Amino acid sequence: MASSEGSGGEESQVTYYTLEDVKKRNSSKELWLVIHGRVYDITSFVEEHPGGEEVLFEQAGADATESFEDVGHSVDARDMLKQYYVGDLHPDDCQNHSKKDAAIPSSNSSRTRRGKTNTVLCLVQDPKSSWTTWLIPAVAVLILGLMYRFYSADSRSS
Ligand code: HEM
Repeated sequence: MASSEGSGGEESQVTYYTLEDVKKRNSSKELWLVIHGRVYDITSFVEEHPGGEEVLFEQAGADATESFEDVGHSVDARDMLKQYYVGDLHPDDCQNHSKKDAAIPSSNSSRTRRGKTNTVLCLVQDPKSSWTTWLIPAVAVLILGLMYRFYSADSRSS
């Protein structure tokens, strides 16, 4: 069963699904898959997929990250994923399960599978770490500004 993130906090509620949950959604009526640790319900998209239905049925109920990346999907295709997003893969099923995720309640199905090998590499970004996306360019601009001032002052004095 799916579990939600624990008590309150400022983070928005995320629904977690185990690989077992996703595996159950694998029929002509319902098709879920995992890409980069995120769970997508692409039932309504199957018929529209430019790459055909067959490839999606092959990945149904499983981690499709590798095949999705192998095709080299466009930015548009990646943007499309958002509309089919239903939740994140439960950290217990992620290879890169970090300590901070320990606060998330364990799901019954994955709790019983200690040492299992069918885990997935999850690249779900921590929203709090998104500051790095603007900090690095900001520092680069600052350094370039200082270099500019230094060199222009240097050339004026000589
Ligand atoms: C569920 C998420 C997926 C979405 C939203 C999606 C979307 C798209 C889109 C929009 C295209 C057109 C080309 C492009 O814009 O890149 C495409 C092509 C294609 N996709 Fe997907 N796709 C998904 C999953 C997959 C998976 C799991 C496979 C597995 C192999 C796959 C295989 C292909 C193939 C073979 C093509 C044709 C590429 C070509 O003809 O150049 N797709 N897909």
